[in-house]
Amino acid sequence: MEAELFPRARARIAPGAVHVPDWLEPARQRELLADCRAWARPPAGLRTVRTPGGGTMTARQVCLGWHWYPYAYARTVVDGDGAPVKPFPDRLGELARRAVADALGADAVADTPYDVALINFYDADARMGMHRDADERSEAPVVSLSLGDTCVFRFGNPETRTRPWTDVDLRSGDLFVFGGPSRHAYHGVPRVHAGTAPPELGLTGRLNITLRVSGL
Ligand SMILES: O=C(O)CCC(=O)C(=O)O
Ligand SMILES: [Fe+2]
Repeated sequence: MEAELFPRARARIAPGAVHVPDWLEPARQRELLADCRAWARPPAGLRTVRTPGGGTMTARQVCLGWHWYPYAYARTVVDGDGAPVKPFPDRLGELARRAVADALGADAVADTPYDVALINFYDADARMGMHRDADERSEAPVVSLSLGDTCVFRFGNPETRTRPWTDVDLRSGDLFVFGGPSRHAYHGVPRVHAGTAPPELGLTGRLNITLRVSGL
């Protein structure tokens, strides 16, 4: 990787929302990518998500633990092949707790275990509109890990889909955690920078792994 003139510093983007650059070392990124590739295989594999209005999401998705579809959770892929959702691995729960402790402090770690992973795959043209993660019944912080191409992550406010917001570049290995007063903030991905993934990772496109506590 190119040496940075100025190393990127961790930043508090909003109250309870923290960006930690380079949180996953390259070897961990490669392991997680290999895991994502296995999880993406059918049954209950990578799918195109249809929205109630008749549209489709451009980021393709696979879920672990609970299957998310617009706008609820189920134990089977009710809007796809109908298969049971793959289990949520303990190691992802451990990773989520470590991420929250690092980003927000040990006190912010939820008592209830993390039990949902949504893995989003973005090609160069994929985007995600401004939305809130609102289908969980837990206030536990959301943990987001990025692999591959850099994206622009737009982090807004809990009240409106519009400004004020902050645009943050999320690169391969970056961690973003949002909890507390930012747990219900609007956020989205307006842009992916194609061809910016670290070459040694071997990924064309971007993967985002979001870890949540369902409270279900
Ligand atoms: O891809 C990202 O960084 C955000 C994903 C997201 O907001 C979601 O899955 O709810
Ligand atoms: Fe989200």
